[in-house]
Amino acid sequence: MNLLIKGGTVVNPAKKQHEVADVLVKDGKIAAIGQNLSADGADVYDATGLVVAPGLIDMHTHLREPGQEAKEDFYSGTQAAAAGGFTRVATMANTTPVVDNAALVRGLRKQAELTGVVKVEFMGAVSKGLKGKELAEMGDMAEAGVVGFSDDGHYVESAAFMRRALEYSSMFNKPVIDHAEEVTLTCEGHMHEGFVAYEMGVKGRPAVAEDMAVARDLLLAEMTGGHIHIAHVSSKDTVDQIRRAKAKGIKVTCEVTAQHLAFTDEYLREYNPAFKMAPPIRSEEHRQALLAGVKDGTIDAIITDHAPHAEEEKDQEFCCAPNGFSGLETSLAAVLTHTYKTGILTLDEIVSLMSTRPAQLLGVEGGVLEVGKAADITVFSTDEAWTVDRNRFYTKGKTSPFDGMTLTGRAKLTVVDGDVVMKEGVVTR
Ligand SMILES: NC(=O)N[C@@H](CC(=O)O)C(=O)O
Repeated sequence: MNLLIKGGTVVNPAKKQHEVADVLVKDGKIAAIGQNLSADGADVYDATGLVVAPGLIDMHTHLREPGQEAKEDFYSGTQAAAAGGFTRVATMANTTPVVDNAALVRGLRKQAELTGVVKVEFMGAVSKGLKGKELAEMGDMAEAGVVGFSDDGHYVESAAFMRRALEYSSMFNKPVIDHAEEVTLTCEGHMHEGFVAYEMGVKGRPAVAEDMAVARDLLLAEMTGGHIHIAHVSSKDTVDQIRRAKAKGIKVTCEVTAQHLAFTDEYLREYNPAFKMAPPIRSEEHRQALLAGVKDGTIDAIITDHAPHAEEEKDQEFCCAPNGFSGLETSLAAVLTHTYKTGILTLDEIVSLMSTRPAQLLGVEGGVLEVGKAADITVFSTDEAWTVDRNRFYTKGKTSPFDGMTLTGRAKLTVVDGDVVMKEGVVTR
């Protein structure tokens, strides 16, 4: 079925294009982008007043398959992705078993192709079992198609081990995605260490735990020439360090979550476990530094860190609840609400941070609307106000700090290889 997306504002930063135009999709590919296009028999989607962008790409998500399907599986997780406007997601290796060998990568890729609603990429673990002792099958996994290596959820504690990981990964031209939290400083904490945590009587995780971990790994990246990608940056000093490291020519990139751009630790005062995550939401000073980092290009990508948990796990007393929540269905809206509506980021910057740069960092197709390329497209509104209702989520993990909040902006149409997989909030697969 061919598709004509008519009258939307095409925001296509990779081509420096920002104009009202039609997009014609034929046989799964983009056939034309231009004025007054028509096509006999094509389905027509009226995108007047909406943004037409290259499909959003989330480079940091947890689909929980294999082994934790009570939290999420490829089907439910990619339905959530489609609902949120994502056409491709990269899923992390902290599953059961851990994705640390090529046989598993090959099997999971097949499974995700069968049951996934959007495209799925895989991160391979850095260490076997995420234990930080023996290198995982990095070379074999690279051959099997992983897009990067990460022990996400765990900091690689041994500097010597991280050195080796950076050396090996550079042989395959893939980044090491670094969950940078020095564990001896974070292991007993449940939120950002600061004034709010003191008042609440909750043990904190200081920002310096991240800063220290990042400092070590920037030095190792410089020494080895490997590509370090700092996951979910949350602290001011980390942003400053990465800015300086980039200026120095160190091969470093980084990402921030939508929730770290939206919230501060003031939101935790009611001990709501929905706001509990790793790294923690920090104070306004840190949030402002993150916003400055996305604005000046220090931060390369905005991610969801979609980390679904079963209801009975998350719905516990604050200090017992696990870290993380489901972000795929709210991230675009949160970013539009807290950066576009507030005049901080332009639409071109947002599309670049949520599509173009992630495609480049993962080394995958996408991030651009171009004739002849796969028709992965996201159409979204920048001004539709809606109230988040967790009961309407496609993800199995219903916990969200955005639940009940009114956000402005929303994905309206998600197209993968020319197929409409979500229309007006309804996933069609
Ligand atoms: N980001 C989170 O808060 N949670 C992640 C793991 C992690 O990165 O700690 C998860 O897998 O649940």
